[in-house]
Amino acid sequence: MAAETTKLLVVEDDPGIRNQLRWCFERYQVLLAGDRTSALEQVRRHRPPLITLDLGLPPDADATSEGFATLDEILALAPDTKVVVVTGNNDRENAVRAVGRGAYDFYYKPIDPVLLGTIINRAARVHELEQANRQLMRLKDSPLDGVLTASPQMLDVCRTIEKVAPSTATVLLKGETGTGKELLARSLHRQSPRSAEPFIAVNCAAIPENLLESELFGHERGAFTGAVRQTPGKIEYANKGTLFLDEIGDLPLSLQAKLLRFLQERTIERVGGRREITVDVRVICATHQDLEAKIERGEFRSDLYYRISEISVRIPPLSMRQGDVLLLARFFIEHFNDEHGRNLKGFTSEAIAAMEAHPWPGNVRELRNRIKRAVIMAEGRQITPKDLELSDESLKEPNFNLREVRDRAEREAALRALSRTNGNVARAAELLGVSRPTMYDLMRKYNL
Ligand SMILES: Nc1ncnc2c1ncn2[C@@H]1O[C@H](COP(=O)(O)OP(=O)(O)OP(=O)(O)O)[C@@H](O)[C@H]1O
Repeated sequence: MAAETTKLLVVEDDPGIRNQLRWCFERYQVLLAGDRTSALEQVRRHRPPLITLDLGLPPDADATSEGFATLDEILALAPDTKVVVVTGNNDRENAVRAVGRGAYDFYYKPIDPVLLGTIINRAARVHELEQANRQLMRLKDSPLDGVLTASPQMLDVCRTIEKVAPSTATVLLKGETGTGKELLARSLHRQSPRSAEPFIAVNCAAIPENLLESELFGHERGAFTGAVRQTPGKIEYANKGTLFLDEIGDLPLSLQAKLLRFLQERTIERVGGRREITVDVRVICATHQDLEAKIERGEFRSDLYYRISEISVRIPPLSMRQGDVLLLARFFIEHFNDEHGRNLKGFTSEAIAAMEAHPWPGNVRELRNRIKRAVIMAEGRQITPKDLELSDESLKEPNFNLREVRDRAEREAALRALSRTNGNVARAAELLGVSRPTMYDLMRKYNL
């Protein structure tokens, strides 16, 4: 059902009726307007999904032309809005005309708050369902199963993954933590001709250096103290399938040479072994680090970099994916409702504003975790900013500090330029009209 804070705009020139209506819709956040100009201003500013519109508006309060003009302009501006027109006693002709022009429903004066309330509640429900449906339709465009997105940049990423899946090319997925690199690697594997074979993931940052070699390449019996049995490594386990090397930037230099040899020759030697073992493995790597900067610092081999990045895909951060925060948030609510036997009905509008304002440094993983917590902890029917442990934006004073406002705008523009140019610093600098060193300064300043 509709939220306590769903916005309802009442367009009515009679102050008495306006006040009466304000108090009968307690469950909505009621906005008021007395004429066409102020009504359109409210629509532009607040995008209310629900509107009651008196057709008799000034300067033509006894006729309906101003009311109809207002209806037309509202629907041109926000076609999804559910407008309930309020007409004079039994003015059936104008009521039908209004519905014909796109109003959701009509209601005759004098006003009965219970009856009008029922119509508004029904309109709210229809609006909510239409929104959900629209999102589902957009989701159908996502070419990869399990990857939810409606943002054009991410849909591009999905299409690239889909295109490279049938080949044997080594793919490097670049993106901040929690952006879905492993999820995409698994989808790539599922779409590839190797889908019936194993997908083996190794996190190069999570395994101590001295164990990583034997983890990847395996070892012979007696190769080192404690090597009581011959043990194949993860590369051998991935034979005929896909090996996913997460956090490849953390691979120690000594192992980089050995991995390069494997990628060039497609053979491995176990630790302590002499025999060359041929393996047929498709490799996908992922990193959140700037490997080119690591190469410059001598921490990553450039020859290995070129080997692993036959195809390089940059995954945009969540904050740059238009519309995805709410889309994923709604999906996670349903998911965790099922998992925890709860029945939360969406978010309050404050929660939506808070999610939209949050920068999501932990990307989709952070969003998922916050919603999981909220679903478990929420006491009301809807999730609030407090449940998400986010600050309530509506309580905040608007930020007038010019430096902060400028910084935020600068960060957003730089991010957008990088995302638009797929991470190409020179082209991003060109787009922004700054030099390359300035672009690097910006990236350092905002940790991009
Ligand atoms: N587009 C998406 N749709 C649905 N779930 C997603 C999406 N992207 C990420 N997730 C979920 O978010 C979580 C984090 O994703 P994943 O582990 O793939 O990120 P990652 O980039 O590999 O992170 P890290 O760099 O920290 O290893 C997972 O639970 C994953 O299922």
